[in-house]
Amino acid sequence: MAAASSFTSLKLSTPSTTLPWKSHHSLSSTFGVATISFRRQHHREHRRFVVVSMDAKPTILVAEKLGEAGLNVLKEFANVDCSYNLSPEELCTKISICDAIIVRSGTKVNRKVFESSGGRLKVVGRAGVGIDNVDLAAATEHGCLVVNAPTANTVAAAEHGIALLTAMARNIAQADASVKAGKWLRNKYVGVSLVGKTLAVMGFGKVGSEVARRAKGLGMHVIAHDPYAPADRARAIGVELVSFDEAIASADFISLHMPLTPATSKVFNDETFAKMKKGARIVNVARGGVIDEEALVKALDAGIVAQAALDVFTEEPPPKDAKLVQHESVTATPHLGASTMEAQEGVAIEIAEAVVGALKGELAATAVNAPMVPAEVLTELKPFVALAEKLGRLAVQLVAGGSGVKTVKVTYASGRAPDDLDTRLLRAMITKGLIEPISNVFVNLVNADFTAKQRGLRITEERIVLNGSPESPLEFIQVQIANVESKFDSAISELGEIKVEGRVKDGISHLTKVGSFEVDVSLEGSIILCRQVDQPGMIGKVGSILGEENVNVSFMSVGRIAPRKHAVMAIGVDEEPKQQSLKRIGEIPAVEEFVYLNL
Ligand SMILES: NC(=O)C1=CN([C@@H]2O[C@H](COP(=O)(O)OP(=O)(O)OC[C@H]3O[C@@H](n4cnc5c(N)ncnc54)[C@H](O)[C@@H]3O)[C@@H](O)[C@H]2O)C=CC1
Ligand SMILES: O=C(O)C(=O)COP(=O)(O)O
Repeated sequence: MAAASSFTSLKLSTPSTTLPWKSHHSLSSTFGVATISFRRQHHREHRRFVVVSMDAKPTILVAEKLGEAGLNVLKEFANVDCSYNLSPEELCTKISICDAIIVRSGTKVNRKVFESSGGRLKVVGRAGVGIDNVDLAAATEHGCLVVNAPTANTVAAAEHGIALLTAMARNIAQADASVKAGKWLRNKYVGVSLVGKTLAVMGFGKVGSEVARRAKGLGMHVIAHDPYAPADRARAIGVELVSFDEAIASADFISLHMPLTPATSKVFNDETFAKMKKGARIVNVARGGVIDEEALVKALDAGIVAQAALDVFTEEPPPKDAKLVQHESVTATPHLGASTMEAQEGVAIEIAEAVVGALKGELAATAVNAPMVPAEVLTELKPFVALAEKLGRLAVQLVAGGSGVKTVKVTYASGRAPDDLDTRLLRAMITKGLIEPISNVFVNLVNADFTAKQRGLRITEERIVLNGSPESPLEFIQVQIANVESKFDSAISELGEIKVEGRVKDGISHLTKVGSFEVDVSLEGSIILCRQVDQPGMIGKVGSILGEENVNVSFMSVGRIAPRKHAVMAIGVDEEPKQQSLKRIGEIPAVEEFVYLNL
């Protein structure tokens, strides 16, 4: 008889009272949920757990000025700490007591901030579009969701772009300064006309397309460059999409509206300025970093670029004596693109709702570093999300040793068309189930793929397409771990892999297959799997050992190959049996092996 040793030595994470956000509540830790309800089969009751912190309310740090309407939304749900102008050191100190932070473009949320948070920070809200001031890789590694407010300041930024374009063309800022200095220089400030001129919009997204629309109203010929924008969207407003080189070579005015990314960093440099039409004029309301500022000064001095109107700079605020800012041909504003009353009110509400939603566990529509799953899909998948995590937990606990898991195959059986099933959530939860029991790493939807990759865990996904179009999105999920030994030999399938399969019945996760044995046990509490010689009285024997210790059996199921041959008994228990009782189960003569698995 090969009695498998109990798996409890793996220090499974049990429901914790001190770090509840890292506990066993699958959906909560996936999305950073504040509360979660679940149903127990026996009581059919809804229980709610507060899982954000021991304090009933989470704490949100607002690190830059936010509109009043947004603050009110936050205050209804959380303790709100408005601390503006924190030094990087002060921010790192404060962050350890915050569940979320809201910033604009002036705060660097870098790796140090995430490290200093000690795991408490769950959401970064960017009250605006550009997230280049947030270290997304570090956020993801720390399982921290980043959300932004991408729509409320679009028009404001576009209007500022047009304001700079027209002000630059007519030397408004320079002329204004000279009049205030007592001068009257009508010849010096002769401008250029916009009508009939070509404007190249670089980055045809939300702001870029609004700028294009407005520029057409000014009688300009508008072209655009954007490698990812659909041509028909551009055509619909009478704009032709062209290559980068064509755009800069033919434009009289160039307006920048792309994000700052490694690909766009200093994309306007000596080489590209040299390709521009002589005397081109540049507007930048995007990010300072897309321009090599030294190269722009040179291009202005050489007359390659006649004028520039800049709202954004590589370093903000730029040094007082920055040549670029001081240049006669430059009009500068202090990053005012989003700064209208209307935009700030809208942005504040948009980001406050996104952050509160994320803390409540709703999937944020504006998540930057997590897949966006529509609410209706999420509702449908919810029971399978719970099943996925449990199958992951069970599968890894069946591995002898635990940490040698490298290759996992997940099979989804569904009557739906393959592209009708979004498996990202399920994969994330299986990953969570596989990793959390054997490590102290916290896995959620944000960091699941990253964490798996970092641990050398390869998860492949496969679909079994069943006939028909059932109401349920999934029939069953199988998790198979290859190239490992098992603590429970019967969990090894014909293909030599540890295999567990589960289904959702009445909204509850069920284990329906272990190795080649069909079982049926609801996945609540914990389970004992026993392989025995199929004979009468076995259920009674095991049941009475557990009964003596007052361990409540919630479910029992026997799967056998053939009558009186081998059978696998799956026993659901509400309490963890003592080692002594497990030993006694193992000593029942007909029991060939057994394993205790914690869910
Ligand atoms: N100055 C300010 O206060 C404000 C600045 N912004 C900035 O404006 C920029 C645009 O914002 P949205 O239009 O809301 O963003 P968006 O995401 O809607 O548009 C950006 C567009 O740039 C395109 N793009 C990406 N890489 C590109 C490349 N290499 N070349 C050309 N196009 C590329 C994308 O395909 C996308 O269509 C962002 O940098 C944002 O941070 C936005 C609001 C206010
Ligand atoms: O939304 C953006 O990308 C902006 O640049 C606006 O930045 P701000 O929130 O005004 O600091």
